[in-house]
Amino acid sequence: MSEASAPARAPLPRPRIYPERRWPRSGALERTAEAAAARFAPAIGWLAGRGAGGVVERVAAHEAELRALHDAELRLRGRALREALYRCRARDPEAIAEAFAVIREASDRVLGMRHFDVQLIGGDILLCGMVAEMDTGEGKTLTATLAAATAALAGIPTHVVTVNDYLARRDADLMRPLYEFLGLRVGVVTQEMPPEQKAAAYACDIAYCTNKTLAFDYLRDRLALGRRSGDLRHKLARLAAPAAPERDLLLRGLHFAIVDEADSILIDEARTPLILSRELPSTSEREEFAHALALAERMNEGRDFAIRFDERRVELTASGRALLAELAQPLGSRWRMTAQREEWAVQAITAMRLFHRDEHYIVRGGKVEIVDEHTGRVMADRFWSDGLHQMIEVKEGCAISGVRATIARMTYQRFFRRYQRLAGMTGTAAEVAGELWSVYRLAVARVPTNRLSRRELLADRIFATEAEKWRAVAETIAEHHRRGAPVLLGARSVATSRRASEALAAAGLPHVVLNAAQDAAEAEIVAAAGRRGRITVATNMAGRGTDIKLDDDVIELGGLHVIMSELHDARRIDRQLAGRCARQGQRGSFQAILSLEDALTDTNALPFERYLMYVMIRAGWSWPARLALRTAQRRAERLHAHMRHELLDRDETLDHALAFTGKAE
Ligand SMILES: Nc1ncnc2c1ncn2[C@@H]1O[C@H](COP(=O)(O)OP(=O)(O)OP(=O)(O)O)[C@@H](O)[C@H]1O
Repeated sequence: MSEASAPARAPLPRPRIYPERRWPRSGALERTAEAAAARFAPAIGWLAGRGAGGVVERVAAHEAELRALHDAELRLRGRALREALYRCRARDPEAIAEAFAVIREASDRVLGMRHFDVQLIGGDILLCGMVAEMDTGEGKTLTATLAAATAALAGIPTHVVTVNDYLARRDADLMRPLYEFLGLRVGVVTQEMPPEQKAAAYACDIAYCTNKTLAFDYLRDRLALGRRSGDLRHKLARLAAPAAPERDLLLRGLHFAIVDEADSILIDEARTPLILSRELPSTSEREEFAHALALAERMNEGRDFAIRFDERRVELTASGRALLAELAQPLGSRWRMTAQREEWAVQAITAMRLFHRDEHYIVRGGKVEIVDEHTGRVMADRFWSDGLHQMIEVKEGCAISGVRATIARMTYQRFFRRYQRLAGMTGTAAEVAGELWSVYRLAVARVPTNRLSRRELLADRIFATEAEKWRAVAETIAEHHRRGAPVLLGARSVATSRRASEALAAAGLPHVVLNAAQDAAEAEIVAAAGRRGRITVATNMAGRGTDIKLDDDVIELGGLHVIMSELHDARRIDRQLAGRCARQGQRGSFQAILSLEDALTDTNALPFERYLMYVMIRAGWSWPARLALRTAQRRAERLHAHMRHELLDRDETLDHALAFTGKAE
């Protein structure tokens, strides 16, 4: 091509200030179309996943040449790719393949880990803005580096989102040598950091952070940008002083996010609204709350109020209202206002009947601290809203904290779909593919495993009562323990893990219990669960993302045996627990040992179903019970999907009791 005919290079476009995606509110027609599209979401993902297969050959084409390069030359190759990637916004398959090849080669040299072919497929899926469904243990942390580094080389600020600060730091530290080799800066944002440090970390090419910190920082930025004028005020300020540093903002906009444990963050956590709040000076409601608790003691379930256990809601009946009015007569003037009186009563009944010490919260240092039921983790900065937290403080005889006032509020659903490009990875997404599509426009593509799975799935065992179940669990564990094989017992809640521990102690089995611990210790305990003869009881989400390495002789004993002691509200979570064993083609086995008295049956099976199951089991037939339990699980899944849908719809309203809260800067 002669110089005269060569097209002039277009100047590189200036990046937008604080970009994010606007998500138009859809009308009824669009919603119907969306619902139909959601049905085909798995097919869309499948097709997209097939398309991603080509990346392996394209990357392989660069392999021999890159291998022959010196480190310095390889570095230069990475830098040379920046412009091509910038121009195509990391979308051109050829440019992506070359970048992947460089990253793979660099990783081999600096980390001693060469991305497997299936990880290249996973990386490509992420870069396309989809959810890569990769089995547990397939190396999602390493897979994410392909997409993160390629996007970062293209100049796209990238957020790698994990579930807790410990994992964010660990993953960033593990992968840092690779990113630095490629000339990329990596930052870690943790909750407790001061704003300047956070902004510096977000200013890096790649920032590792948690969903919660990220979403709250975004909320703070929205406040700083001004609620009404949106981007405008900021843009004007930038026009006036383009070189001025973005002083008051933490993030640089929502460009690209790779969400680890995507189903947990995008689906499970989506049931909880995020509320940015500030504590108001302590109120003098202690006395009123104490009255409310005393009144609630005198009211009868059924006659005066009904409890919707599945929705965690209390409703007063007409007779309850009348009784309340009567009982409240001798109390102060505030008790004469019907709405106020009834709100206090409902909160008092809720505090007494629906929230239990050492299950939903613990009392530590004179404070009520919420326990995440799934992980068993104490969430010191979470508060129940609308006076419920204070009601529980009074119930427990703690000092009453100030009521919190909402400053800003949003859901994870609305937050994550504002990303210009969003991607996720998880071992379990197929069951929620429709929802991921309709809420986030995320297709799910399955990545094949690197080695064939050798997980042995043993038939469920179902018992009529909990006591029988724990006996069977202890017997099974004792058998494995005698052989020296390690066992991981998954518990659905902190309370279950306690009962499990009691059963094991009664059988004289030494074990470690993991609940309400902090992240680092949690990861350590879970990581050690593969040692010879080890018995670990853990809430199911605890230590998620932690690799369980098996002792060599343990592999010969059949690997890790995982027992599930209760069905979860979603099949996905059962699968995650099963995924704790037999990782990377190793040996391992999984079995569910259940009872009809488990929490799922309690809230999701009808009384006659429970009775029928009981009769069948006593008659020695367990398959109808198995069927009925799975039906109850489907019911729970549908209920939760409905709740998330409602929450998204009513994002602006304030009628949810449980809220994450963060302090305004
Ligand atoms: N390409 C590779 N070469 C060598 N080792 C690898 C490779 N990819 C991953 N690994 C190793 O495999 C193990 C599992 O990786 P990782 O913990 O990232 O898996 P995961 O998919 O995130 O699992 P989980 O779903 O449980 O979080 C780690 O020890 C990691 O170092």
